[in-house]
Amino acid sequence: MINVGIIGSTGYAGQELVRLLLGHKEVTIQWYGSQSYIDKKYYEVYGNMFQLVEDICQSDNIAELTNNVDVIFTATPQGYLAGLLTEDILSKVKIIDLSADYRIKDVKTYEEWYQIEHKSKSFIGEAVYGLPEINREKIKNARLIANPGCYPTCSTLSIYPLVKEGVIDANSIIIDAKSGTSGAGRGAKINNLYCEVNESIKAYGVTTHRHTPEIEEQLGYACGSNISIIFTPHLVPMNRGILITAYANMIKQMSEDDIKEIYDSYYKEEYFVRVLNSHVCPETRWVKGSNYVDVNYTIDKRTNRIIMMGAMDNLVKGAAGQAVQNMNIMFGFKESEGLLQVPMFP
Ligand SMILES: NC(=O)C1=CN([C@@H]2O[C@H](COP(=O)(O)OP(=O)(O)OC[C@H]3O[C@@H](n4cnc5c(N)ncnc54)[C@H](OP(=O)(O)O)[C@@H]3O)[C@@H](O)[C@H]2O)C=CC1
Ligand SMILES: CC(=O)N[C@@H](CCC(=O)OP(=O)(O)O)C(=O)O
Repeated sequence: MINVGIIGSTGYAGQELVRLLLGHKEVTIQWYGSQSYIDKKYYEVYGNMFQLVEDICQSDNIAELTNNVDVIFTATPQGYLAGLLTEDILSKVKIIDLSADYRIKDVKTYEEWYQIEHKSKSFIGEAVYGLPEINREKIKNARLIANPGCYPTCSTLSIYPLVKEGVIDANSIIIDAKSGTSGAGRGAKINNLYCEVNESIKAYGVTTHRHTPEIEEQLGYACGSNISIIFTPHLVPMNRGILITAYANMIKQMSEDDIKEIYDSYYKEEYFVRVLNSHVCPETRWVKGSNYVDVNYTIDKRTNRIIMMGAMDNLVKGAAGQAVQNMNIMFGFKESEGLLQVPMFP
C-alpha cells in the first residue's frame, strides 16, 4: 500500500482523483488538500462522498505532506507547483502535477503562452510528460510527472501515429476541439454560468489557446521537427467530454486499410485506446466516466486529406485517470488498477 496526498482535492480534477483512488486497491488517501474549505469534512464539499470519506480538508502544508506520503498529486492552478517545488521535496516524494507547469520544455514558449514567469525552471528538464502510450519507459523511473492537458491528450493520441509514420504533413494539421464545461474547473466565472453555456456553443482562445504549443511539441517529437498547427477549442453545453476532429494533408498515398494497420500497430496493446471499427465516429457519450480514448479516421479522397477523430472524458483520461495510470506505472502496480470503470450511459 502507498499513501497519497492530493493538493487541490476540492477542484473538479481533484475530486475525480478522489473518486478513482477510493476504488484503488493499493492506495490510501492521507491528505485532502484545499484552500477554501480547510477543516470542513470532504463530503460537505462533495455530497457524493457522504459516508465514503470522513476526512477533513487540510491546508497545503507541503513540508508535512512530503514526510507522510509516497506520492503527491497537485490538481492546482497553473504556477502553483512551480512556485514551491524544491530538490528537498522531490528527494522525498514523487509528484504528479495535473497543471501545465512542467509540460512544455522551452521555458520561453511556456512564459509566452501562459503569461506567467516560471518559478522553478531547473526542474523542467527532469519532468516526464506523462502520456503512458508514448512515454511509458520514462514514466517508470520519474520523480516528477507533467500530466498532459486534456485537449493535448485527445489530440496527440488521435494524430500521433500518422505523424510518426510520415503519412500526413504535420504543418497542415487543423484541430477542431470541443469540451464540456467541467474542463474550466469549479471556480465561479460568469462565462461558465448555466445561462451563458446552456443551448449555445462557441469557439474560444482562437489562435491563442495555451494547449497549442503543448500539442505542437508532442507532435513535433513524432516528426522530428518544429511544427505549427491550428488548434481551435469550443465550449459545449455538457458536463464532461472532449471531442476532437483533426484535418491534415496526406503526403503518403495509403488506403484506409493501410491506415488501420498503422493505428492497430500503435494501439492494439494499449488497453485505454480503442481504435473503432471502420467509419464509426467517436462520441463523448461512449467514453464518459472511463479512462478510454476512442479514435478513428476517414480519408477524404476528393481533397487528399485525412480526418482524424478522438473522444474521451476530460476529467478521466484527460486528467485524473491519466494521473492514476501514471502513478500505477511509477509504483509498479497493474497499469489499469483503479481504472476499469465501464463508460456510463446515458
Ligand atoms: N478540469 C479539467 O478537465 C482538467 C484540469 N486540469 C488541470 O488540473 C488543475 C485543476 O483544475 P480543476 O480541478 O479544473 O480546477 P478547479 O478550479 O476546479 O480546482 C482548483 C483546485 O485548486 C485549489 N486551489 C486554488 N488556488 C489555490 C492556491 N493558490 N493554492 C492551493 N490550492 C489552490 C482549489 O482549492 P479550493 O477548492 O479549496 O478553493 C481547488 O481544489 C489545473 O491545473 C487544470 O489545468 C487538467 C486536465 C483537465
Ligand atoms: C473548457 C475549458 O475551459 N477547458 C480548459 C482546458 C482544461 C484544463 O484545465 O487545462 P489543462 O488540461 O491544461 O490542465 C481551457 O480551455 O483552458
